[in-house]
Amino acid sequence: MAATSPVIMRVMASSISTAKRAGGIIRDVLKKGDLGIVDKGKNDPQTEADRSAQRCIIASLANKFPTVKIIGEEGGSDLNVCDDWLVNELDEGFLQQSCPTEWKDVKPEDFVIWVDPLDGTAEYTQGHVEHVTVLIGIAVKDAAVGGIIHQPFYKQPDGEMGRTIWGLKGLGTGGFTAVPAPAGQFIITTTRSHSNALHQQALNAFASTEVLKVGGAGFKVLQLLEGKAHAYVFATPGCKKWDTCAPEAVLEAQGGCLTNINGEHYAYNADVEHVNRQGVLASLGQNHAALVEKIPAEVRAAVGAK
Ligand SMILES: Nc1ncnc2c1ncn2[C@@H]1O[C@H](COP(=O)(O)O)[C@@H](OP(=O)(O)O)[C@H]1O
Ligand SMILES: [Mg+2]
Ligand SMILES: [Mg+2]
Ligand SMILES: [Mg+2]
Repeated sequence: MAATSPVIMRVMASSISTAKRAGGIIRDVLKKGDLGIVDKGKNDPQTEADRSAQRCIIASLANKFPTVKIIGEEGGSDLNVCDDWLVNELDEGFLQQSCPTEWKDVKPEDFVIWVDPLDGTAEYTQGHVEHVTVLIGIAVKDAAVGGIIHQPFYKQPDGEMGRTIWGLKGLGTGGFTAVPAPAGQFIITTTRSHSNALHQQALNAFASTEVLKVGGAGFKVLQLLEGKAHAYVFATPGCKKWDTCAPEAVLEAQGGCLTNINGEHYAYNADVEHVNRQGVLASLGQNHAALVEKIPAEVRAAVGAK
């Protein structure tokens, strides 16, 4: 089965297994207690968990798919990893499903895999571990098509740690139960560590009943998927293609929408600028275009400026 499955199905199945292994590494680093924090910039920490999880993910995927372009948040990594970090398994449950016709013949050179080995690093260092996710996004040419969002610190009912959510456009989603957000309210989920005056002005333009401030693009999109919030608003540059590729694919495979604050999709080919200059607006079960209209033109002009 595995050897004959289309490349996209094998990339997804391998990414599911690899994200779980990376989640284990992230838990282990925290357990050992020495986070090895390095500041990459203002409010932009990197830890030993980010570095090690990225090495595990990129080494494993590059070993299995040597001709696929892989871009990771933490830059060029040493891919000479121990066998324990080299994941060979493909998630069998995922491979049982049939590949959507539109992706059957995609060639390895048409893919870009965007890796955020640890999304929500600031929150990880501050003990808000439930906000942490591992993100592996699969783009075909410009479009975010497939995604894995793994939560290393999610406690399953049987006590097992971690859960893995996936989405593939044309196939659907798995690993969670979709819940509609409550009617009669408008709950926004947004950053807790990268706000500024312009972003606040955009938030104020929505008649929200509640604003949830949480870490990570992955966790905020999970809040949309599980009905905890109606919209994810981030009206400032700062997050990058590896933050949004997987969340966009999963959200849109569920019928939602993730765009910049002008309502346009980002492109995810290998040559794009990494920063999402025009912010992020994501929603599920809403009139997305109407949400775009709510953001003041002044904010849109400022955020759109190069
Ligand atoms: N001003 C900024 N500078 C650096 N990174 C930023 C940023 N704004 C957002 N990000 C990145 O976007 C992701 C989501 O941010 P937030 O939690 O604030 O919504 C985080 O990813 P990482 O934790 O993977 O670095 C965060 O670092
Ligand atoms: Mg980071
Ligand atoms: Mg991130
Ligand atoms: Mg990260």
